[in-house]
Amino acid sequence: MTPPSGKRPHRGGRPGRSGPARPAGTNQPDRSNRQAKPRPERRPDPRRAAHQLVSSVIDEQKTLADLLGRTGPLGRFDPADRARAQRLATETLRHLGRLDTLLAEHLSHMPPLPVLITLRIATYELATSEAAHGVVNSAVTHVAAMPRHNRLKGMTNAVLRKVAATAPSRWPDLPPSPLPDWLRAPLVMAWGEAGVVAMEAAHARGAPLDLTPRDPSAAADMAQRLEARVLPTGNLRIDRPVQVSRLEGFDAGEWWVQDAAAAIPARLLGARPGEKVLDMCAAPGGKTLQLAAAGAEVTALDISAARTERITENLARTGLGAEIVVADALDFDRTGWDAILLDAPCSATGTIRRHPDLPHAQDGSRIGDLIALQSGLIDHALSLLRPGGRLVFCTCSLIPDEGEVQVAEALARHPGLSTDPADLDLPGLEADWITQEGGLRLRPDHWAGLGGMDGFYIAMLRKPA
Ligand SMILES: C[S@@+](CC[C@H](N)C(=O)[O-])C[C@H]1O[C@@H](n2cnc3c(N)ncnc32)[C@H](O)[C@@H]1O
Repeated sequence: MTPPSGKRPHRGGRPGRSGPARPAGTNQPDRSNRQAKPRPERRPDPRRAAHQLVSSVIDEQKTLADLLGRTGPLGRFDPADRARAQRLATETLRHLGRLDTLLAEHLSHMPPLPVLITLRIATYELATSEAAHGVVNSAVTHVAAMPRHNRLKGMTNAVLRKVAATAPSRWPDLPPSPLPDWLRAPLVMAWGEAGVVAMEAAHARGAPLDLTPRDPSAAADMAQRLEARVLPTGNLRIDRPVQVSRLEGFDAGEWWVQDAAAAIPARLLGARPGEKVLDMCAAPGGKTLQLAAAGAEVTALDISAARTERITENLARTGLGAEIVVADALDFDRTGWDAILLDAPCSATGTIRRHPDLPHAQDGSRIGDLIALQSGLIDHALSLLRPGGRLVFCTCSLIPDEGEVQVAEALARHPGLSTDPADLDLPGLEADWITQEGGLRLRPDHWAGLGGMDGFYIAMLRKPA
């Protein structure tokens, strides 16, 4: 059988809300402890929390970022359990296809989604060498506590014992999980089957930690202190797991976390000291920090008040300055900017290495609206630029309609608007990343030997003087 990747094959029983265990086979409320003393609160269980997270992504199309706030299911967890639950959910979603391959060999029927998710999480743990006994027992106990599905606890036990015997040896050779069809089909059209397979392999490998130094000339010294590598673009890369806030230089604001690809748009813009620069969709502010560090007079604008708080925090930590405006960019009417950076809202499909939940929390239905918003933002940004000004448009998307096509159409709509290949002659940028209309296509499978990069599309547009 082919297990679902899978939307709502089950009936009833909200995933992850199985509640306290009742004796199997009864729907009567348990009145036996009516007079009993209040039970001590049970320690939150990271596996149950991971189940709740995965269910909410697959079944309710919520992103892990939405779910990981203080009021989310990990709110009561200590940092270690929180990290474990988050890792289990993230890695289960990253490897869904591989896990389903292992499970399919032992399942004759499609289990209901809550049980399938328990099986997937346990299979991930078994495949990556957790103690089999504890994993299987915990999964069986979890299924036994699902009022509608507890009859499947025997099946859960049998399947996972078989999985435990083979999964660790098979795991390294299983092909990467395929992207869901809604995304895979357009990407195969754009980049070919081999290109998409290479991207899927990059998604399976995950992402290292990249930092942007506040002072680019200090990169080599900082790399030595942080045991990091300096990348061809000047970012630092750390391959081991670390706690970011404990790294040297965090409190002093010597650097900020930013994928190497995400750091390229502000470099391309090349803000000069004293220039008036608008960062048009700015939060949480990685690019605002780069522009401010270059000495520009920066206005950071974003529609989200909550997200702009992150810009304020980041500016305070790094000791950099920018004006912050909370507004819809389409209503913002201050003109005369020397340069504008437009990091437009998009499908974020270039960041799947870091956010493997994204393809499962979407179905592509919002992309049409995003494309319309992006082209409206490009036109509005051009109307705010001074004659001769520069606009960098970028999206962290792998879909050409959110990148190459946007810029080709903007060039057609605005006579005199141009791209210049000389603008792309920067350290670390490779000639075959340059696109026909004069932008840059970055993909997760680029720099494969260095640990990859996020997918991005970036173009610098010059307004006629
Ligand atoms: C890709 S994120 C920006 C990331 C940011 N540039 C950085 O480097 O940290 C896109 C941002 O656009 C904002 N946004 C969406 N629609 C907007 C609009 N109409 N006007 C202004 N900001 C908008 C979102 O709140 C989100 O913070």
